[in-house]
Amino acid sequence: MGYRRVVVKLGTSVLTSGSKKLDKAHMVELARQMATLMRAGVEVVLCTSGAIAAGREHLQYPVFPDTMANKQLLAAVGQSQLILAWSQLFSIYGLHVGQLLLTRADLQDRERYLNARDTLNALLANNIVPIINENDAVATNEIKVGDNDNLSARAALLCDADLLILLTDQKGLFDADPRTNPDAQLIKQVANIDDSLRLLAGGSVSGLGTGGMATKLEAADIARRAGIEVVIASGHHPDVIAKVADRESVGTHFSAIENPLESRKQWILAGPAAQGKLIVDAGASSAVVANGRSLLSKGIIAVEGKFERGATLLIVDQKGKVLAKGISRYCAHDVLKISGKHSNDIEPLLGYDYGDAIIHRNDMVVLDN
Ligand SMILES: Nc1ncnc2c1ncn2[C@@H]1O[C@H](COP(=O)(O)OP(=O)(O)O)[C@@H](O)[C@H]1O
Ligand SMILES: N[C@@H](CCC(=O)OP(=O)(O)O)C(=O)O
Repeated sequence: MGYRRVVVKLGTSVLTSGSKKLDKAHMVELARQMATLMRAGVEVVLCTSGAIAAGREHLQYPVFPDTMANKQLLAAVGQSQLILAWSQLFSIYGLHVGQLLLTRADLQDRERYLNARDTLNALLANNIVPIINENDAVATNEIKVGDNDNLSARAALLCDADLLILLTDQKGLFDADPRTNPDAQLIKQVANIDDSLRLLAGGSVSGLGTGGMATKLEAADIARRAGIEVVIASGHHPDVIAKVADRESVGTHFSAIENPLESRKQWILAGPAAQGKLIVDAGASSAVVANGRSLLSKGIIAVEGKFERGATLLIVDQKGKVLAKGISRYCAHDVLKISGKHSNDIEPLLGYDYGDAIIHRNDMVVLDN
């Protein structure tokens, strides 16, 4: 069956073709490929990097300190150049574009998340190409998603896509970084993302991109848990977008999991940043992971971070392995107080008792590998 809605993520490495400038000749080719797909009835959302590179180019490579304010300046200048370029390139194919600049705050607040989703759907319903980037000009590290691989996965969840294409400067995921290992082999099919695969994926060393393969794997993990297939491929492979959308074997394909998470759990996984950790013992670990149970106070060994009731937390085993992500029914102070007692012995704290579960299984996403 053909794909219905596709998110295409273009890394800086693709947009600059490895140079210090936007490669407009290649960008027009990518716009042509996306327009062709749209004419075939597939809805396309573009997640574009390249604002900072475009800012540097437009200001003729200014030499100034590598501060947050200067990066934001480059992004502010570059984003307007970037969207201008995309707007002109898509207009060649008779298409309008609409810009959405997002930060993590837009994704972690459920109401803002739903608003962004409505805007995306309205653009798609009117055959306008939504173009997404992080709002780098205002986002500080604390409120950033941080890289466009993760941003594109969240965009794919937001618009209920069925395919996410991550285009980069390599043919896909290799069993070692091909820049430093000439014998590295392309991995064509991935059925499961586990720690051994994560070890193969290195960071970005070109100085152009952010995150390298490590963030692409994080993105693939989020998307496939939501039932979205993912392909990492080269943005310079001829007709790559059409080929991937036609299910030709190009790059690395990640199959979606069979029983995807329901939408609220997708949001727990992809929306809020974790504000703390609950370290749990072996009993709680197997109750949560193997039996899909709620996390009870008696299995908690330690609490990290200051958080309020409703905060998103990571459940971690004693070796530091992340087992699950979920929403706490208690603030940090109360978790500490409760977990110091036997679970049958919970007294209402601060006048409230939200039950025995610190994180209820309905508010939890188990990360099983
Ligand atoms: N196992 C791997 N397979 C392929 N590429 C890898 C791997 N590990 C690290 N990389 C690096 O990831 C880089 C691509 O990511 P990045 O530089 O962030 O580009 P983009 O701008 O497309 O996001 C490649 O240039 C490559 O050097
Ligand atoms: N938002 C930034 C890009 C961040 C990013 O993840 O870059 P890349 O790894 O090239 O996809 C920009 O527009 O410059």
